[in-house]
Amino acid sequence: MRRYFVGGNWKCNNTIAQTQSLINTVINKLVFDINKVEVVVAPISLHVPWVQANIQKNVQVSIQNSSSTKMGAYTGEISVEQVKDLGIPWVILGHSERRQYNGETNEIVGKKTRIALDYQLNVIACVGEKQAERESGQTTQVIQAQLESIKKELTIEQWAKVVVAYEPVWAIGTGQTASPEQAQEVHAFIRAWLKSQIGTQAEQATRIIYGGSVTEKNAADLIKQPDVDGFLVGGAALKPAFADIVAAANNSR
Ligand SMILES: O=C(CO)COP(=O)(O)O
Repeated sequence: MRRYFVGGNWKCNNTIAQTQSLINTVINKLVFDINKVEVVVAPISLHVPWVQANIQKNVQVSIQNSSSTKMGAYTGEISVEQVKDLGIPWVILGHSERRQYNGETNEIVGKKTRIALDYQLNVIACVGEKQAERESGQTTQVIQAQLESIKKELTIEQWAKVVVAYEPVWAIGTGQTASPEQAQEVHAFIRAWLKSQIGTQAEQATRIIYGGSVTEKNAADLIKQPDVDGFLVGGAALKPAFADIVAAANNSR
């Protein structure tokens, strides 16, 4: 049985005082069974050392992006050696906001994924279609191309450290959640792709999580879908609602 995965992507939100308050009032009060649910939070990089030092032991920390290069003359970047060096176990890569505002192409996301895995980090790899792509019937093609550029860079064994996050761009921050059926349809497509392109082991073990306007109200229905293995939560991860979302996963089976 796959362990559920619930990630809180805090994006570029929170002063340090707000991060401290979120940790103290919500994250450190989360109660869940670590054999059933893996919980990861992703603050801005500047806050990560404080969060690592102050977070409860059952919650892991992620950064929101890392470089496609090793350490060197790359002003403003954070390289995977530095992430590894601080003992940060996870990195989110290919988020649609990075693709949209920072020009990250499928190829760049593939390269970043490989270098992160070469340094034994765990990767939350984000894929998802835009509204217009869905409307023109291109959802699966878009996702397939995003997955293929990651596949090109990885060995079969490296997939064991990848969580795939399906985040339809039209659902992010809009309040327009994918319905459980819409989410399941794409998750099942991704799982079938894993089986045919990577192998049965990856098909069975890879967590495929959903992101896009997940709240305490829709989490329980989404998690009932057979191929929804958890969530990547944005807005609701900054609030007490995150505890209800973790509870929805924890109570689901
Ligand atoms: O982008 C997301 C998580 O990475 C989802 O954001 P929202 O939950 O705010 O829609």
